[in-house]
Amino acid sequence: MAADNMSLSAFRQLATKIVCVGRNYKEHALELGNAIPKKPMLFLKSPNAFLAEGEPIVAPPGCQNLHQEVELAVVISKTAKNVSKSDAMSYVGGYTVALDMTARDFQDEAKKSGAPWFLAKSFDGSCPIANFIPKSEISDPHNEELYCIINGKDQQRSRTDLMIFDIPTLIEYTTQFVTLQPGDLILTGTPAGVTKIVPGDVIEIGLTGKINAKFRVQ
Ligand SMILES: O=C([O-])CC(=O)C(=O)O
Ligand SMILES: [Mg+2]
Repeated sequence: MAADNMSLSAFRQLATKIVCVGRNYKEHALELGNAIPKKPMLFLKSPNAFLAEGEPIVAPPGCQNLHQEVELAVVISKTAKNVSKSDAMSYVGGYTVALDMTARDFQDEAKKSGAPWFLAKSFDGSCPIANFIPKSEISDPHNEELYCIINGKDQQRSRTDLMIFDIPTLIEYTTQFVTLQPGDLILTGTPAGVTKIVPGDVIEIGLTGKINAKFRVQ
């Protein structure tokens, strides 16, 4: 399948991993009391995390503080290993907007004990995604506006040029360690404005003028 013409279900089936970037927007790192990273901070979600529009967001068992994190996601189009910054954009097939749903209480506990973030970040349904946007529709992914509206009110809204590490840097850094495969996603980190999500909330995410998706919390 042509990677620049993928449907949501196609990349969802192809993806073997969702590489997530943490603390890639200064204001978000600061709002949670974290330091600004000196190199990309990465963690992983498994494809079990994917959730499409129409499916409900459900907190994992025992979670008392579920947060939303809207993020621009990059869809990888071809096998990528040791890719240089200058070549990196040729490995991008398109984009989408995703939610990095986070069990913040699980994460806080893990941070304290030095344990992995796996259950805080990669529970089933922890990555709601909008539809695929072909690369041809976004000439500069660092010149877009990302938003998250909760129950009709703006909760997150940011320009993507505020990313600390840009997309070529993230691809170069990641592929030194990990081979990215067609359909894999890179979630590029969330801007400021994360908050507690409760049952009944309606979360709308998108890129202004390009794409929008709506999710209900169960
Ligand atoms: O949990 C966090 O704050 C790290 C993260 O995913 C982000 O910055 O997008
Ligand atoms: Mg995140």
